[in-house]
Amino acid sequence: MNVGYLGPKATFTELAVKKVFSGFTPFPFQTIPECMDAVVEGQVDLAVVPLENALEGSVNITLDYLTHVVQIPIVGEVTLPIKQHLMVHPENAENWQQVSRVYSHSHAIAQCYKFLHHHLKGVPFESVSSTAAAAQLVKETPMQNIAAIANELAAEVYGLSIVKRNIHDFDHNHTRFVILATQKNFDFAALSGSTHWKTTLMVTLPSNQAGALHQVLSAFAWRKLDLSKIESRPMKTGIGNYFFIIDLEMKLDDVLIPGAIAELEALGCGVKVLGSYPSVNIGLD
Ligand SMILES: O=C(O)C(=O)Cc1ccccc1
Repeated sequence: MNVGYLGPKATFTELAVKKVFSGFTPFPFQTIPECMDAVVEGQVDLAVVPLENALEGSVNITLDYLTHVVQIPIVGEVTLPIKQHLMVHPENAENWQQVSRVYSHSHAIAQCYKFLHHHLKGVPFESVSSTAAAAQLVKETPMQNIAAIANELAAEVYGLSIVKRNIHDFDHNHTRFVILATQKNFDFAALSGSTHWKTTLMVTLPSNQAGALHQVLSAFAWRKLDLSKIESRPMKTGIGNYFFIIDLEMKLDDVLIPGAIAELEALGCGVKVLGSYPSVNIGLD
């Protein structure tokens, strides 16, 4: 089986792929939408993309592409600890404090904001498509004293020197990656051995109805359905128009979740199940 992921080699997404898909063929893509398109077009069997970071929140491009553009179910989830390191070309290792620019994925830059502010004050940072793309850029540009924020594997793969380790601002830095597949026979529970399931819903509210969100929440509350996330995202149809992404801490059953969905629909809400999937935590500290 082929697994598409946000590349190039040695991204955090590739680390997630390696943890759960040994024996599969990894297939890097430069952007998250390209990964998802590849599943739709059948170029890969699965895609793994980042969805949410504990420090920085949702990866909006993933959420928006999943909700507005492609119709691919979430079939699994992997959560991984994230350790960010500052790295430069070995030729510039002595002078890293004089770097002229720092490159990384926008989420990685945000996760290290305090470090950048205190240790590289005034140095501009620039976001690129992934942390590994930043490491690759630094490798290919030895004549410029520039740095990347990326993981240990990226330093190894691109031959860079780590000059500061663990520069993420908070210890409990984790990212949720989702697995997307159109194939019905893919069984992540069997592959991962996970018994912990989640269900993700997309809910649109009826327009201009006072108390609608309260009613939505009460449909889950009186059934004692445990919500681990609720987030609003713009509908992209005008200011003030939002939909909600809701994560439930259980597998889609025959009674409780369908009952809640029927109640929401009776209130005039639109509800779409984005997936009901096993969830795996790798090496959480
Ligand atoms: O850029 C990467 O390496 C990714 O896989 C995306 C990402 C960026 C920052 C934290 C976690 C995942």
